[in-house]
Amino acid sequence: MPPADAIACAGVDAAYGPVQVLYGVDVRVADGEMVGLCGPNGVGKTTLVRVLSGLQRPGAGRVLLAGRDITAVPAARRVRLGLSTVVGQQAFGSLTVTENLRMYGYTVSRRDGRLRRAVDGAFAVFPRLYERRDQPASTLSGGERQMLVLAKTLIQRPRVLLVDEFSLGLAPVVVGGLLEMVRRLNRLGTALLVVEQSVNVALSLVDRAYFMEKGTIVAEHTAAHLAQQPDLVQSLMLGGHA
Ligand SMILES: Nc1ncnc2c1ncn2[C@@H]1O[C@H](COP(=O)(O)OP(=O)(O)OP(=O)(O)O)[C@@H](O)[C@H]1O
Repeated sequence: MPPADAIACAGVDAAYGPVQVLYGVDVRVADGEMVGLCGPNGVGKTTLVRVLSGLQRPGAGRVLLAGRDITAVPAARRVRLGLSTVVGQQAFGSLTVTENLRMYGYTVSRRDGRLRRAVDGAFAVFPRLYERRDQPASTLSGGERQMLVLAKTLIQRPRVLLVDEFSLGLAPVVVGGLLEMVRRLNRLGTALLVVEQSVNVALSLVDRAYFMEKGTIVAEHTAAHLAQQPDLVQSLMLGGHA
C-alpha cells in the first residue's frame, strides 16, 4: 500500500448558511510535498483551509490527516496531531515576541527546558525577531509579523502546515526572504498547502498546484508543467473553466 497522504480531503461540501461555496472538493498533499491552491477571488480557497484546519465543519465529505479521519476532530486537537495553520500575519498584538512564541509552543513539553530550547532555536533562525524579543507584536512590521508566524511553525514542527495569504501586503523583497524560510520548514519535513493570491509566488515554491473555480477544483498541474505554460496559468487565474 502507498503511504498515506500527509493531508487529504474527499468530497468536501461547505456552506455559509444557505449559501454553498464548496462542491465535492478532493485535495491531497503527500508527506513532505509543497502544494499550491490557486484561483480567482472568492472561489472558496480560504473556506477549504477552514475546513481542513477544523474551523468549519463540512456539510459532506471527509478530512484525513496521515490517513486518519479527522473530520469530527476539533481544530485545537488537530494542532496537537500535527496540523498547523497560518493565516495572514496573525499574532497576539499585546504580547511580546517571546511571549507569542512561548504561547505558540503549547504543543511542546515544558519539561527539561524543551520549550526554551525550541524558542531559542527559532530566534537563531530569525535573529531579527531576537532583536525585537521584548517588543509587543503589534509594533512589528508586516514582514516581521510574518516571520513571527513562521517562527511559531518552527517551534511546532507540524507534519502539515496550511498557509493562507502568505504574501498579502508584503514587499517582494520581504516575500523572497520569507519563502526561503518556508522552504527550510519543508526541508525539515513539513508538508505544505499554500493558498496564494500571487500565482508567481505560489509557483516559485510548490511542486504542484490545484486551481479552484466556483467552489470546485478545475485543474491540477505540476509547477514544472505550468512554468512552460504561461497562457494556461493566466487563463486558470482569470477563471472561466468551471
Ligand atoms: N463568513 C462568511 N459568511 C458568508 N459568506 C462567506 C463567508 N466567508 C466567505 N464567504 C463567501 O464564500 C465564498 C468563498 O470565500 P473564500 O474566502 O473561501 O474564497 P477565496 O477563494 O479564499 O477568496 P480570496 O482569494 O478573495 O480570499 C465567497 O463568495 C465569500 O463571499
